[in-house]
Amino acid sequence: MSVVILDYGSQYTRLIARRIRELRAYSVILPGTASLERIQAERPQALILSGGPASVFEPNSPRPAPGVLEQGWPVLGICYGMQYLAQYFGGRVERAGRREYGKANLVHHTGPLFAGLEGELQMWMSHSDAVTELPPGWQVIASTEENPVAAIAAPDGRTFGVQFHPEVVHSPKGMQVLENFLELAGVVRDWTAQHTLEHLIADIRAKVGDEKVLLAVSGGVDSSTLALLLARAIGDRMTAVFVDHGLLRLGERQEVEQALRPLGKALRVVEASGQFLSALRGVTDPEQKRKIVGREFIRVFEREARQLSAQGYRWLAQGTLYPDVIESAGSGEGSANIKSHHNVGGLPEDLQFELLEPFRYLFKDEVRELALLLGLPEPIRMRHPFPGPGLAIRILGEVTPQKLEILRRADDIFISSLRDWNLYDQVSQAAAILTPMQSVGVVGDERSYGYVLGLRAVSTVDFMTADWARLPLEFLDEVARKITRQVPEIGRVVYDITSKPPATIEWE
Ligand SMILES: Nc1ncnc2c1ncn2[C@@H]1O[C@H](COP(=O)(O)OP(=O)(O)OP(=O)(O)O)[C@@H](O)[C@H]1O
Ligand SMILES: O=c1[nH]c(=O)c2[nH+]cn([C@@H]3O[C@H](COP(=O)(O)O)[C@@H](O)[C@H]3O)c2[nH]1
Ligand SMILES: NC(=O)CC[C@H](N)C(=O)O
Ligand SMILES: [Mg+2]
Repeated sequence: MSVVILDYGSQYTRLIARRIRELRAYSVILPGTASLERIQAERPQALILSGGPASVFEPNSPRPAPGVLEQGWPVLGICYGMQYLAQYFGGRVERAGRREYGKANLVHHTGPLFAGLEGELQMWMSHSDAVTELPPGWQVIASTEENPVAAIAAPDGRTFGVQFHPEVVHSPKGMQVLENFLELAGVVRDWTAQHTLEHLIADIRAKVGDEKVLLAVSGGVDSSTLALLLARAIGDRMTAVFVDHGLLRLGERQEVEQALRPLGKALRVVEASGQFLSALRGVTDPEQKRKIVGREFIRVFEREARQLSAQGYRWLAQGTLYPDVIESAGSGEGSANIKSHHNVGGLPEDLQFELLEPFRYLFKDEVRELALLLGLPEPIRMRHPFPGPGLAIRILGEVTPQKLEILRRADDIFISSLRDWNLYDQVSQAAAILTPMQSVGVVGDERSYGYVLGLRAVSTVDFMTADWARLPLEFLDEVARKITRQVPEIGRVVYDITSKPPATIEWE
């Protein structure tokens, strides 16, 4: 039983899914053109048609497969989705002069979709097409000043369209609209993290059967949670591989080995720093670095798989999350290529494994909730994320053993100071970045010429957007002093005060 979200390419599709989960219903995102059989397999209780960049009146615009809108399922169309419903059932959509971007107020709204909501409602808009004629029997149930057709309802009382985006935070009462829709659709709302867990376990068992799984584990929260999940689902048919690629932080290998000790014989630690460093030699382009790391990871896993078992392993499990997917192009789901996460866009084309990625549609805070249920120790559960390519994407430009050494010492000072000041848990992620830039200074009356080091700390919930952390000035002062004193190669320390967007969390 599920809410099926048909995706027409909106940037917000993932947010719709997330909101539905927050409303304790189970949801699945499928491509907007998914076949009727594919949708039926999810046993939908309701459909949501997402927004999208196309216009419904263009000849090749994406649309639901034949029969999908004839099954009697309750439907909510959002933006493009609403426009499609209007056109499909006999109304008219045009590129009208009524485009709206950003905040808009519903000056009028009525009916059960808006139950519990009174007065003007702020909703987020992003469209240039508009419904100019309603299908026979349909009604307008909301308007803005600009646009008389901001929401519509079909005569069946279970099919609705909204021109605004109820799923974004800038629509403060949007959740209520979604909740009203789920109620009207009669969607069962008993979905909890425990259900997600059971669902994931059943899914893993069904997919994997009695085959074996190689798990890429990094000691981060995602892959460690996945290790516990796989242990529950398939027991000793899982082998976890932790790669020391020479791009880890100071003491990290020992820390991770210690944390993953409960996996016992199921854990393999592979030393591969020579392999990664020589593959990265002379490379300065961030995308190229990411792809090299992605490829070398896979080469290590292939080698391990061959050594561990004559028949090899069919499945490679990774702790991939939705933000990794959405930012990597070529995944079929990413809107634009922001950066190729090593585990998604950085995978080599000749990949022999089938991927098992149970968290592919989840956000980090949701994985942390699962981690709690699975009993993952608190320090790992609340650990800051550390990217798979590690220090390779925190050394801007070429990665050399000498630069790795410098960055490791500086990063260790920053992170351990955060812990000493009890600030570690107050920021979501922190990193030191070694720039290729050198600057002039004066030490003990002598001229110095050292690297510029960037410090970055952010607060975020889902890592899709982030704000720079307002760390105390006294703290930053202490860290800068310590770093320049203890790491003489660094001549200058700067603090990054850019949010995401327009920047990203990592610098490469
Ligand atoms: N050193 C490593 N050895 C083996 N696999 C790794 C390593 N680093 C990353 N991976 C794989 O790549 C995936 C994505 O890395 P990512 O850093 O996003 O997740 P994570 O390390 O599990 O969690 P976190 O984001 O909290 O660091 C991991 O879940 C893991 O499957
Ligand atoms: O495993 C990973 N492989 C990668 O290639 C990668 N790139 C970014 N990140 C992490 O993703 C989150 C968002 O980062 P950005 O704002 O830099 O895109 C942050 O938590 C980043 O640390 C990665 N993790
Ligand atoms: N965000 C959307 O779904 C936009 C729908 C359509 N492309 C429009 O411009 O109106
Ligand atoms: Mg990690």
